[in-house]
Amino acid sequence: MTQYSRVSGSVGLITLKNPPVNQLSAVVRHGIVDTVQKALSDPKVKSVVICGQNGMFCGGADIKEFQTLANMRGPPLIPMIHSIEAADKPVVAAIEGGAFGGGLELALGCHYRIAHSKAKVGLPEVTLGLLPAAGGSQRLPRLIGVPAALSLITTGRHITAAEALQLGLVDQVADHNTVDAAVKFALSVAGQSLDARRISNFQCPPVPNMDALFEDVMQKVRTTARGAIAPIACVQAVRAAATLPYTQGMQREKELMATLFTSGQARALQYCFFAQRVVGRWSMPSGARWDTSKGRPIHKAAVIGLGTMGRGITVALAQTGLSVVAVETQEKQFMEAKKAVSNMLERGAKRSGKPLAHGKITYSQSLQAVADVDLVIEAVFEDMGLKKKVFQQLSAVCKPGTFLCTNTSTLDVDELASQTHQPELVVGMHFFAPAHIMKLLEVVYGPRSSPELVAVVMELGKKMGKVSVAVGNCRGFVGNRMLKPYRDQAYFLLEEGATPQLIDQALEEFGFAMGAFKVSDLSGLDVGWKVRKEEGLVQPGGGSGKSARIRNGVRYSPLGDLMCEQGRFGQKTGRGWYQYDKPGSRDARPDPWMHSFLEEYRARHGLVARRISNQEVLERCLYAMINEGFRVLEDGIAAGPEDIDIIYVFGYGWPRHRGGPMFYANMVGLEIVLERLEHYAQANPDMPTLQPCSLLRKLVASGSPPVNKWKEVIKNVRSQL
Ligand SMILES: CCCCCCC/C=C/C(=O)SCCNC(=O)CCNC(=O)[C@H](O)C(C)(C)COP(=O)(O)OP(=O)(O)OC[C@H]1O[C@@H](n2cnc3c(N)ncnc32)[C@H](O)[C@@H]1OP(=O)(O)O
Repeated sequence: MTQYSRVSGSVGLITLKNPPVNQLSAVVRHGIVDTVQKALSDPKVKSVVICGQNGMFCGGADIKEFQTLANMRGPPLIPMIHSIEAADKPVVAAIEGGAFGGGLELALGCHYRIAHSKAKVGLPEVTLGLLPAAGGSQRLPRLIGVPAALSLITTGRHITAAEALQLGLVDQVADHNTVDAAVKFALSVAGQSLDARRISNFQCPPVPNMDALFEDVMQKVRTTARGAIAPIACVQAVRAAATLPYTQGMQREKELMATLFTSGQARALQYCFFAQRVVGRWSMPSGARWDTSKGRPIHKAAVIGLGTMGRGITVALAQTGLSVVAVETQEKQFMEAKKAVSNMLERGAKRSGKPLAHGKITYSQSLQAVADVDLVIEAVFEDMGLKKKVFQQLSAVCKPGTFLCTNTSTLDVDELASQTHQPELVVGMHFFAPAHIMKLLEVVYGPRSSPELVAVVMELGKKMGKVSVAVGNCRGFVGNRMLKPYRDQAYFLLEEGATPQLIDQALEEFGFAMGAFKVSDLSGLDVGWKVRKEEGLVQPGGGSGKSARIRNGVRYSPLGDLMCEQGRFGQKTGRGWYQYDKPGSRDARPDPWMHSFLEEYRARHGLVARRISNQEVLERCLYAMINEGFRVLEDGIAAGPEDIDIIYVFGYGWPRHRGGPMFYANMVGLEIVLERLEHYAQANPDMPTLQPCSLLRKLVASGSPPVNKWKEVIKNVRSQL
């Protein structure tokens, strides 16, 4: 786990060996303590280099050890790092690949740091609900100053070696063999005084108006944290570094970490870390899997339809370095799209510092231009008739073997596949707007989709920087299917006495980026209205009598339809569930009109408004969504709860520190979720989405196992279907 050798005559070389990322598991910590001791007591050794095997310095503490305190045996990190810093021989960290979390804290305990030019460093503990509690919160501000340390520690972002050099975080950047460079460096500094190299002896560089700086940062962090506690603790820890002597600062770091370490938020965030990796190991009901299905390379792709989604997809593809054919048949949209894509690419290049990808895109107004591409993504208007026609044309125009993908958000992927000569080469690629920014990609396979194609698309998603989740085909797939009962409950609560702001506030306090009604205003009320009209659900004027609030035997709220009849489509019209200064503006303000609109509506339907509590808003909206999540699992549409949770965290603004809806249900207690659903279902017999799903009952009957054990129960339920 830790290898020791003497190199170049007088340098003790310690190599961390713990695949996959040389994480600091107990045996590694043991190894470090032993080998450092060995090097320091060997008179032939004049200096020491610490490196990691396989081109990776260290990915930090072993996160798996955090799951149970019982795993936290072995030498603790803090004294281990202190003994390195206190050593009387220079210790140099040779950073290849990356130094993250405890890995960087180990490097900060060394007297010198040399990084490879492609290496990255960071303190991402905050993303795991923690803080850099192996001295990182105290050493980093002393080394690089309070403002830069605050930025790194509160965001957890990884920085390049070049940025680290500029900040003074590393002493040298090597272009070639970093270990060789570190050994050479170690030889050159042997015997030199280390007094000025021990960071814990440093004072933080002074900051003018320090109180104002911390107040300002704390304010910003509170706003962006949306209820997460770790970023706030990170600010408090850095403040301790700036105001207290090192030992007292370390004590403060320890106290703050003690609160975070056992918190539900840390559990949720660490669950998300592993869940994100679980979903990469996809499987299909046929048994096809990520490790047995091989894709083939895509060199040239096409996008059909250059509306908002098509433009974003074009940019996302071009930014991966692919050649892209962008097709739009309507002249006006074609001209606008070319300009918009070009602007988006320029902004992206500026943001990332990478070269412009313009040259990779060719534009065409004819579908014939896609004849030689390897993969097509259709992004035309959400209309089954239109999409079917496009797929028929694509099947005729494209070379055999071309993968055909649709960016539909709800429509039946299998029905589209059946329009083509090779239905096995069709899948859904459900992007989220804006497609070049949003991280989530739902990859929707049908019963005939080939595993090769799923492998290709999952890989392509990864290249585009997306978190791709493979899901089965059903209306709305996973994300939008679960969103429907959530939204429905929000509408029903309006009818029963709530206001849009009351509901949104409850959801935002829970941690959602935006409440249901603000989201509806942003995406446009007319989108759903069009779909409902096509489905024959809309009765002009909202209908009257009992039928007005019932469709196909289940409760229906015509509120959204009535809003649309008044031209209130949301932000785009300057009026929706909220009012806006002007069309397109984003600053939502409560609209007094809504009060009389709802009063008149309730009077017309004989509804008496009652007081709705935040708790009821959360229980009805979230438990209805979670209940649908259990149905999704029961139907085999998602492979496991991790898939659902990652979809919600990355695509729907679900607060990451609550771990996703299914993890949240587990945290609340499945028996409580079941009891509340039973309660609400009894009170609302015309809302079948509140009827507890049988999988939920089964899980409760099985003793409410933790989320990572659900798959066993799900397997049994599915085999009985
Ligand atoms: C009271 C106690 C006091 C203790 C004080 C402790 C203070 C220190 C805390 C920490 O250090 S917390 C950990 C901080 N480090 C991180 O957050 C880094 C996490 N890892 C990553 O960001 C990435 O893995 C990477 C290092 C950038 C590499 O990315 P890459 O894309 O190359 O690989 P992945 O697929 O992400 O990971 C491969 C494999 O490795 C597992 N893994 C990664 N990091 C860790 C880790 N720190 N601990 C345990 N396991 C780790 C990851 O889960 C993957 O495994 P599989 O899931 O595929 O089996």
